[in-house]
Amino acid sequence: MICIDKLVYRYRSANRPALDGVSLQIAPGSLFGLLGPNGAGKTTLISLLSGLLSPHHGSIRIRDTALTDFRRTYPNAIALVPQDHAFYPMLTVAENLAFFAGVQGLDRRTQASRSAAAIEFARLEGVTRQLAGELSGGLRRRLNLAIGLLADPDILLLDEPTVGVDPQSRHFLLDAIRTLAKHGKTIIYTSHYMEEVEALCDDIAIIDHGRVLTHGSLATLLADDVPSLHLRLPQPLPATLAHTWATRHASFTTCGREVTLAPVTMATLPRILAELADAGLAPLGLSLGERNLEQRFMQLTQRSLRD
Ligand SMILES: Nc1ncnc2c1ncn2[C@@H]1O[C@H](COP(=O)(O)OP(=O)(O)OP(=O)(O)O)[C@@H](O)[C@H]1O
Repeated sequence: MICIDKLVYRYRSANRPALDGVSLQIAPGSLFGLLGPNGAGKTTLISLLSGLLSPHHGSIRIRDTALTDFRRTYPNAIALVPQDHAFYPMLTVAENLAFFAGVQGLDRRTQASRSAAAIEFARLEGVTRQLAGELSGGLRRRLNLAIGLLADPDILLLDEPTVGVDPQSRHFLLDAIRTLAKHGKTIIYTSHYMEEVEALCDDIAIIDHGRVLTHGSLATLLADDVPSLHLRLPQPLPATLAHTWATRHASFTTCGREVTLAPVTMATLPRILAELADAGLAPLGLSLGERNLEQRFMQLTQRSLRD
């Protein structure tokens, strides 16, 4: 178990903490999604978990051992695949892997077998002699992941691993991450793409402004306690209708062309649709009693993840 307790971190030049009392428990072998908009604190939390930064308050314990002691005892147990490309662009793919395998302190035979396994896992066979700096965005991400796997870590920290990749590479990376989780690795996956987190992760924390807004299984986060209606409109809701709905419904949020209203039932839906029609609006999309992570985020923050 990874136990994160009341973690606080403030960058020297910042006027507010990047993390402000974050507590989380991450079960071994889970595919844990850390979802939040830009600046929420995801990279800071990942950096603290990898030991790159040290908390100002609070603690991280892994298997009931303080993080610093855990890392000293098992130096290769945690690997970070950072958001930035962490390789030498002027070296080939094979040279990068050989170099990073070399700095793990492994014997030569293990270095060679780990490099070969990482190449095979990330499907880099066809580009081993290519300069890393000349790879496409998707292949660079795959090389980043391959380097992270060289130490055969138990815990893999993936910081926005699909940013800037084509859909095919994204698909490949998501499948590869699922495979790693099936093999028992604990994966902490940060993203601001709620579709990815929803498709991949079985345990999710939503963070914003350095705080955990909610944490639970995907099913728990998506369960609607009160039946709500989600509308996607061709244009923002007129102010008069927004006022009517805000007054009449216990919960009303609007963000751009998306509107969430609760409670709404099959019995009260026709009235709402009639009011929209009177305002000259026909919804482009509508769902009743079902929500996604974006809507959950909107409900918690009154903002869109994409803002
Ligand atoms: N080196 C730094 N110095 C000062 N402030 C920083 C530094 N790095 C990050 N911050 C600030 O800390 C907060 C959290 O940043 P962090 O990078 O952890 O967020 P994030 O959720 O990973 O965002 P993104 O998705 O954009 O990477 C932000 O307000 C950011 O501006």
